[in-house]
Amino acid sequence: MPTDTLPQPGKTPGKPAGELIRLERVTKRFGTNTVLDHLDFSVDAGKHVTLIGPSGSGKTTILRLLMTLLKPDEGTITVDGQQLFPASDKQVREIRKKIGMVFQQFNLFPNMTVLRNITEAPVTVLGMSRDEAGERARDLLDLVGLADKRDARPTQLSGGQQQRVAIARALAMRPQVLLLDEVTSALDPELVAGVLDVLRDIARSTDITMLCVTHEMGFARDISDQVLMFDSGRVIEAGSPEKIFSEPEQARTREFLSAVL
Ligand SMILES: Nc1ncnc2c1ncn2[C@@H]1O[C@H](COP(=O)(O)OP(=O)(O)OP(=O)(O)O)[C@@H](O)[C@H]1O
Repeated sequence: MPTDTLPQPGKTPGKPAGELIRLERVTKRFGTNTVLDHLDFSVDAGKHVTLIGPSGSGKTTILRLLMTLLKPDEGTITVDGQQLFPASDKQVREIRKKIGMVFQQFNLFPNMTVLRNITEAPVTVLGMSRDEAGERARDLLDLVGLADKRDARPTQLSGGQQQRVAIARALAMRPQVLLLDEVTSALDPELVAGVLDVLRDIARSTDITMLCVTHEMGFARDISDQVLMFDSGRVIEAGSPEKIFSEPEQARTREFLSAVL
């Protein structure tokens, strides 16, 4: 497979890891509900960071802020050195090109083939030629194990296959960061492993930065450089997966893990 059409070059030993995402004192309220409370954290380029924590603790809200689907009430968010709020529409469009997101629901275009689902945004948003976008899409379909499905329609695929197409579609834009929001939560249990294997492979074989919300603790342990434990809108504990899963310091983290592991 020609490496220049892959989403990111293979791991580059010694590549400097600058900061890609920074949240400073970010507060988000919905009415009287303070969901994020002066939240600080950062993600370095090329790192895989996983957010864990109880339901309703604000994990998805962080991803939606980064996608500019929501605005913070206070604080600053920067992506690759550019502030997200305030930013002009043009700046927001530029920042959003750097971010790929995969949601719980696959949201594929039902009337397009798998290949077209993947090539559409590179052609219409990045202005790439159909040939180049098609070549890249075929490489990505190889990567997610669906080379034989390129002419299928989404409805002919299982949920797990549709989610793998959604992952390929996000990577087709060559984002610097991939946001993953509970991407296996809507899948039948027997389809979860295939999707997680694809993501493990992407984490291992590319330089892409990942910020991941998941309830799959085994997966979090496998791919993460850092795990952030959230509670009530704050990071209450952060560390390597070994530390968080084996020697958590906070009683709240221990309580959460004993409920989910
Ligand atoms: N658009 C919205 N309007 C009002 N409240 C919202 C909105 N979006 C989220 N919330 C509330 O914000 C809180 C945090 O939600 P969020 O989805 O970020 O949590 P989470 O940690 O991702 O939870 P889960 O693990 O269940 O997905 C919840 O109390 C939720 O009800």
